[in-house]
Amino acid sequence: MNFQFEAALVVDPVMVSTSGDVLAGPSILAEFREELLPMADIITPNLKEASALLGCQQLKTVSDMRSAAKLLHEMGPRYVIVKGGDLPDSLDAVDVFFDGQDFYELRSSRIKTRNTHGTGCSLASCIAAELAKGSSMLPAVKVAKRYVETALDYSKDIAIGNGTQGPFDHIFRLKSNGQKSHRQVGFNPSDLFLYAVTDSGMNEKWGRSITDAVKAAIEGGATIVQLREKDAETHKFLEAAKACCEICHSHGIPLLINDRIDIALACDADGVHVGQSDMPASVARTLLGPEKIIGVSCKTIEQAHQAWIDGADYIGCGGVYPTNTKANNLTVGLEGLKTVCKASKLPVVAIGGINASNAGSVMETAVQNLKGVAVVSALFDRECILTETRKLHAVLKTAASMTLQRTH
Ligand SMILES: Cc1ncc(COP(=O)(O)OP(=O)(O)O)c(N)n1
Ligand SMILES: Cc1nc(C(=O)O)sc1CCOP(=O)(O)O
Ligand SMILES: [Mg+2]
Repeated sequence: MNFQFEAALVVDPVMVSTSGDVLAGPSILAEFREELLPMADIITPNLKEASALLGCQQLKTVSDMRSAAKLLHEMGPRYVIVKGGDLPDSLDAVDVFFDGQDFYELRSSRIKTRNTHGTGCSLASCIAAELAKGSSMLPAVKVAKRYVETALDYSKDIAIGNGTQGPFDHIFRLKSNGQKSHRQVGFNPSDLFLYAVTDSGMNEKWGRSITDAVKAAIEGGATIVQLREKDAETHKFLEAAKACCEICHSHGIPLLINDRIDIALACDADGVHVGQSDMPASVARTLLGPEKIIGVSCKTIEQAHQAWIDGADYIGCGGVYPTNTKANNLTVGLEGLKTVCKASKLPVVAIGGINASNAGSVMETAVQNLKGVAVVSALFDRECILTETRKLHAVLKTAASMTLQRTH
């Protein structure tokens, strides 16, 4: 896990607004090129700004945007996103992200609205906020893009002022339906720190309800909960899921449903976790929409890459150690975990045979993208869930601070 705090510089080279207003003259170009771009972690020009920085013709196609991203990258920033919101003749809003090696076309639906004032600044600010929360660059950009798209959609019909272009509503979440927001926009990778995954068989064995088990795990420090109720009847599962949603949301903890998209939709859970033989993540994303969290089980680099393409938010990687909870589960070991983490563009939670005795070793790998551990039996196949969750939480905290000391 990367606990090290690194400052990041997001440079939005504000020069020409979407509406065509010139906001800075050519005198600033030299400063951008010589001072700011070389020290930037990411730059976020729109089409007109990219061509101004490069001193080239208007960018008209996605292919032009890719060439521009590459040339801008050569000017020094670690990452470039060229925003294609103004691209003529495109149905989607396509942005091109370049990390120095690979190009990614990030698409979102084009929202028809006059209220686009401030979208560029908001995107850059949201990227900076996500980086400050510990996200790596590509997930930060994806969250920011989703935030802007959702906010634009929410505020497409509001009328503020008399100009041809209005502002969009940044704090739409706080207002929607007049209800209290129970979850942050997007997904916070640090929620994966202590991931409690329930098991109906274990709860039955110990004679407790799912809701009591979930309450105890949250009280002990679980940061996200997944209901993995393999044997439950649908109506009972839904009843329990609704009750657990209320419990989790009253504590600000996200609740995900294992395998069952239908249950997640019916109880308005925060998302789902799917494996390689479950509903494909791309289909789950279409069914659940851009807001819900989607996790995918991955044991290989290829699966992790596909999960990213499919629009997942995180991956679960295991079995780190042998487990009795999931039959015939392939153990990938710490080395397999490290390989997948290093290649992943998404945050990773480790799973499989993890408990208070070995969680420290997992976390102390300090491998990039590893954000936490997911556990079933170490919490739910024990007499006291509260005690075991507290114990595991303490182990994870100690590992986190040891890693922090080592990296300073
Ligand atoms: C966090 C997390 N990681 C992996 C899994 C396993 O999912 P899957 O491979 O679909 O197996 P089942 O859990 O459905 O048996 C998970 N549930 N959670
Ligand atoms: C549900 C699950 N998925 C795994 C994977 O490797 O993808 S291992 C696993 C079971 C984890 O249970 P425990 O913490 O009791 O070992
Ligand atoms: Mg599954």
